Parts: sequence; C-alpha cells; structure tokens
Amino acid sequence: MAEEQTRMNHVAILAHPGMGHLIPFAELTKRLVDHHNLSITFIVPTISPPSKAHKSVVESLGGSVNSIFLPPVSLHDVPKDAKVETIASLSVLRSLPSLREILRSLSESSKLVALVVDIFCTDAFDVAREFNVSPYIFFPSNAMTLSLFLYLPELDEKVSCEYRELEETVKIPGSVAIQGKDLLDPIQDRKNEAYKYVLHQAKRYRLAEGIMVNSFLDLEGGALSAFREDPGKPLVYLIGPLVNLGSDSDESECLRWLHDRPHGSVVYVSFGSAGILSYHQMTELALGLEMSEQRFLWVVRATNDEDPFDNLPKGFLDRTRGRGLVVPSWAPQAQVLRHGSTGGFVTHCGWNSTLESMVNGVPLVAWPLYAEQKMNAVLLTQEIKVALSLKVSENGLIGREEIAKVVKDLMEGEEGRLVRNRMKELKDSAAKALSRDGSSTKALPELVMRWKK
Ligand SMILES: O=c1ccn([C@@H]2O[C@H](COP(=O)(O)OP(=O)(O)O[C@H]3O[C@H](CO)[C@@H](O)[C@H](O)[C@H]3O)[C@@H](O)[C@H]2O)c(=O)[nH]1
Repeated sequence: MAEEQTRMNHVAILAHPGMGHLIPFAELTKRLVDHHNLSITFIVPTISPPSKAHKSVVESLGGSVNSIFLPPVSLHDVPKDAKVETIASLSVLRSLPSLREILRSLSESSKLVALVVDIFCTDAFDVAREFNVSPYIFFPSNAMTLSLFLYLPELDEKVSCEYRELEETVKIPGSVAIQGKDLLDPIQDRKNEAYKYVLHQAKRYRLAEGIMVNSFLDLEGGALSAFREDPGKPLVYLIGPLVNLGSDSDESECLRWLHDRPHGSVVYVSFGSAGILSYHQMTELALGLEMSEQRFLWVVRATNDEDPFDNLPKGFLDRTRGRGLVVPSWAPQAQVLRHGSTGGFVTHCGWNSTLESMVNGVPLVAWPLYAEQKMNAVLLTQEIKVALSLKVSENGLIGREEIAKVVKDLMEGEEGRLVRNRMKELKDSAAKALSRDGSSTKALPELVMRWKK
C-alpha cells in the first residue's frame, strides 16, 4: 500500500478551518480519491485546537487520506475586532513554516503534483513554488464571487469612494449587476485591514494555474464564458455541486420529528455555521414564524456565553409546540434538506446551504447576513429566481409581519409556486451536471489530466 501510494500522483490540499469551507473541501477530496486515483494530504491551518465538529469532518475522509491539522499559530497581536478575512489570511501566513516542512517531506516521498488552496490561502503558493508544485485554488463559493475577486484589483483602481456610495451598479464580468452596498462584506470598509487582505488575495488569484468552482454550467454558464474571454485569467472549472449528503444512520431528534410531519410541509430556518441574529431580530423571527401558521424547524444560535433559548419570546415554545421545533446551535442540515417533509428553507444564503437546497429542490427565502451572502441573495432572487426576498424595515430589522407573509407565500402562495417550480428544474440541472456525461463530471478530469501529465 505504502509503495503504491508513492507511485501515485499526490495532491496537497490546504483548507480554511471554517465549517463552510471544510465541508466542501472534504467533498472535493473524496471525489479526487474515489474517481481519479489520486492520493491526498489534507492540511488545515489552525489558531486553536480543532473542535469535535472539525475533527469529525476530517475523520469522514477515512484512513486513505493523510490529514493534518497544523499547529495553532498565535494571533495575540491581532486586534480583537479583526474580521475573519484578516484572521484567515494571517493564520496561513504564520503557518507557512510548518506547511513548508510538510511539502518538503511530501515532495521527497511522493510525486507531489499540485497544491490546491482555499479562498484566503494564496500565500501558500510561494511555498509550492519552492518545491516546483503547481498552485491551484478551489473556490467553495460561486463563479459570480470568483469573478468579483478577479475583477477587484481593477475595481480598486477605478473607484475612489466606498463601494456602497457608488450611484451606479457594479458590473461584475459575466454576472448580474450588483449595487455597491451588496458587494462582499469585507470590502465595504476600504480602511479596514480586511479590505487590504482581500485585495492582496485577489491579486494573487492570477498566479493560480487553475481555479475550481463549486458551481455548474446551467447555473452560471455566463460567468464561465466571461472567464474564458480573458486570456490573462487562470483556467476556471465549474465542478459542482459538491455537497455533503449526510448519512442515513443519523437519527437525531429533528429527523425523528420530521418523520411525523406531512410531505413538504416544514420550513427549515438556519443561518449556516456561524450566523447569529440580534436579540430584537430573533424576537421578530420567532413571532413571524408563529404568525405564518406554518410548521417550522429552526436552528437557534447565540454567542458562546448565552443560552440561545433565553433569547426567545416568552411563551413562544409552548404556543408553537407540535407545529414548530427549535434546536440549539446545530442540526444535521444535509439530512434535513433531503427529508421529504422539508418544503422550504429560510437561509443566510451561504453557498453550501444554497447548493444543498438546490440538489434537493427545496425553495428559499433569502436572509443574507455577511461575507458574499448579499451577492448570493441577488443572484438567487433576481437572476435564478429560486428565492423570495425579505424587506428590511427602516429600523434595520425584518419585521414579524414581513416574515410571516413571505414564509407563508413560499409554502402556499403564487410567487412561492414559481420559485418552487424553478427550484425543481434546477434540482434536475444539478443532477445532470453530475451525471455520467454531465458538465461538472467532465470538467474535473480535464484538470486532473493536467496534473497527471
Ligand atoms: O446547523 C447546521 C448549520 C450548518 N451546517 C452545515 O454547515 C455548512 C455551512 O455552510 P454555508 O451554508 O456555506 O455557510 P457558512 O458556514 O456561513 O459558510 C461560509 O463559507 C461559504 C463558502 O465559502 C460562504 O458561501 C458563506 O457566505 C460563508 O459564511 C453547510 O454544509 C451546512 O449543511 C449543518 O450541518 N448544520
């Protein structure tokens, strides 16, 4: 076995430790091992010891993948309010010495052909070059956001004000026009360090020999054509949807609860791996779900030192018992979305959540919070039309009446019927992309061939 592995082409993968990144990177790894006969070392930089959830994603890769959590680096000198993009970029920069040792040992013991890195990990390209290893990116979001990254250095030179102050929409090549205020959250304050790091990463994207994107042709063919028109850009491959399908053996409380509800009757409400609503917004959401008279399954989360149930309105759990289930912090989302009783999803528009909903044909209500989620919401509500949008009131909150109206519409209304039908079509397109002769199934071997040459 060991001898066989040394003869195989070997790929090192460097994934950011956020769950929204680890999950799709793990799916990519499984596909490369199972379908393309590559051996993989899966590397994760850290700033603290990995949690149980992180470990379980990495363990799901099985014994044939060499998985390594890099030793935690210190960020004691970084301000407490630093944004996640700053932290992610710095944690990679400071992990380069340990990454170098791993790549050195891999290049001595195997045929190391590529280093595939995550969104904010392009500083690792310098180490790849030292060992003559080709640099690649796997972009776990969509082609529209990748297009913004590739366009950002030009936009940065053209625009001198804050993007949110722009009167005209921004035309991201190959994508729907976006208002400046809806662009990626960390570029909204150009004086913040996070902007500097996003721009730094974006400039280095052109150093990649290829970029894989978790999207598919029928969904974002326009963006792909735009990439191909620009000869200076790296080769882009749409290889998705790569989603976690969960395991059938999970029998948590929420799945048992779903078994007893009618087909397509439950709205699932969740804001990804880290989304937290303010106390007042949680109250509006709770009362809105109650007023909608729909069945719901809601994952509530609060900051570390709070019990999320403490933030629910008085009597809410009693009044909605039977019709609604509230679970703290985490649900087996892949199984929830696959469950026949789930008929709608109120989502923060994280790209994994979006794709997981698409492959199951579950229509959406878009409730973007941060990162690229407002851009995703524009794509989903205006371009692809698989999501209904929510109006924010003047006080900055989404009110209970609005929530009740839109959730009810998603499940029972006429506008909801249109997005439900469109989502069913997209479910078929997603399955087609991954079928034997599908566009994504064909794209990945094109890239693997380059590695094996
Ligand atoms: O209770 C939960 C909550 C989340 N998940 C899973 O965790 C992942 C969450 O990913 P995503 O929906 O993309 O949200 P984030 O964790 O917020 O992801 C970050 O990374 C994504 C990929 O780059 C971006 O699209 C998002 O905006 C960014 O916030 C998904 O696989 C979910 O199924 C669960 O299993 N149970």
